[in-house]
Amino acid sequence: TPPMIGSIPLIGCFHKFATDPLGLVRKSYDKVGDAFTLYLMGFKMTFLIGPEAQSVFFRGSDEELSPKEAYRFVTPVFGPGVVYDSPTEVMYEQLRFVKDGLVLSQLKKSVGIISEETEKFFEEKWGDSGEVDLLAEMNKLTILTASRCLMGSDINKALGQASNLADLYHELEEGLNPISFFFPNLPLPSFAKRDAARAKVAAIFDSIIKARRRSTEPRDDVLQVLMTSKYKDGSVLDDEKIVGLMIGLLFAGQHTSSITSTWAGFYMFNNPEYLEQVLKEINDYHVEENNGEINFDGLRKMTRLETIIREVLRLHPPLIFLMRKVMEPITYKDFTIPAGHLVAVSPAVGMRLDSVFKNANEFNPKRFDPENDESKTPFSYIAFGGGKHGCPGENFGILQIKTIWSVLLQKYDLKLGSVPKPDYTNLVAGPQAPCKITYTRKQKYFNKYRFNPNPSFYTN
Ligand code: HEM
Repeated sequence: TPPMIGSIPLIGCFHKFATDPLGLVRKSYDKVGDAFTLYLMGFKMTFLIGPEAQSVFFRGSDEELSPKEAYRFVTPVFGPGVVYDSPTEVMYEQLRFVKDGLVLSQLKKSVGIISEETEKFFEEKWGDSGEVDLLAEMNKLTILTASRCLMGSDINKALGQASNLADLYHELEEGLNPISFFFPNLPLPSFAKRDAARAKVAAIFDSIIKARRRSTEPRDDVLQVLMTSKYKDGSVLDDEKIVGLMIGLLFAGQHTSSITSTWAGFYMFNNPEYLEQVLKEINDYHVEENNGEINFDGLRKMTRLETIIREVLRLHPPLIFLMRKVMEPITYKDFTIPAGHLVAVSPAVGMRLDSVFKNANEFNPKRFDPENDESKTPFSYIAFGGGKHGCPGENFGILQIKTIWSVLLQKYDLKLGSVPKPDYTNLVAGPQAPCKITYTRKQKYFNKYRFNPNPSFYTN
């Protein structure tokens, strides 16, 4: 078996893991190599770090390495019988429905919706100038854009009478923390809030589905794909499962995207040479070619913004640990990892190895330029996971972040402070709050590419 870290009886290294999980994983890697086991309050969690070890994780079959068994703790949020809480074949089929809903044709339609919602958001909430917490704003905005892409305008009508979806999602998220991974049903206030928030969100989504079943209006969004998808035996998803999948999809996509948007802003504004390139892309592909209108082809051409997003995700992947439960013993090098262990990869540690990415702690979007792409080694770039459970929302997430920044940079001059420190207390890791920024509406709606060579113009 791989070397074991944590010698205190019963507790192992749980206390270190709870306070500085990434520090512990990185130190263990430096000390004992690319495979090791952390002993955590009775759980044995074997980490595989670096592309070669990570490939074992991503290439393993679900029968050997089960995501279902590792991710059961999300069931209080997603609901019973949804994805990881369903039999394997059913899980595959549900994931297929999700992938069908996120195909390219669906994405193309999303761009108009996202830019419209984004414009409206800033118009209504920001005004001419002010100070805001960028992360909080990105959270509110992404839940609007993502929920509209998934459920069409029905969500706006339903939210007219309901409480704030972003707040409810925040309570759901607070109920998914490192403790919930080990003990998801302890009688904690955060878990009670999580359950109450889930019931409210489910009621909103359920009312949308019921109203849609009564209506004859043609629909064309992810919800419609789920409502009309059929299992191989010809049966359809019941409303409870559709609600669960919608909650799960929004959950998977919302915080990951809003956190990444926030990091992208801080890195761009602290590295003005990259900001300049993005402003030029906005000018060339949206302003000059399309009169300011943001469309799918223009976004696709924004390769510098894309490499910035990928680099930000390399430095700060929102999912810092991906896990499976070992069902049948697997081998790696001279080690056997026995059934019963949890096995994990850490995008946050694995993508910061100098042996994989040159000067791995440096922000350098150029490392993804085609001529010197450092992410070619299989399973080296794992911000979106990989293999059969790789993220089906990758393109959607990137498109959403690109659209938001294309609108924001056209409309406002911003000032951001230095890059915040990461906060690893939640399962989805983001920048430490608050992420204050100031903004002033541009005099003219970005009618000409403009860059100020003085770096202090962009930072507080
Ligand atoms: C920046 C944005 C995003 C990041 C960094 C991200 C990251 C990830 C990662 C690392 C995984 C793999 C988990 C594992 O192997 O255990 C994953 C899976 C998944 N993601 Fe994303 N994601 C993002 C956006 C989205 C969006 C927008 C959606 C949907 C609208 C989405 C839906 C999913 C789903 C359904 C899975 C499970 C796939 C499976 O188990 O087969 N994600 N994501």
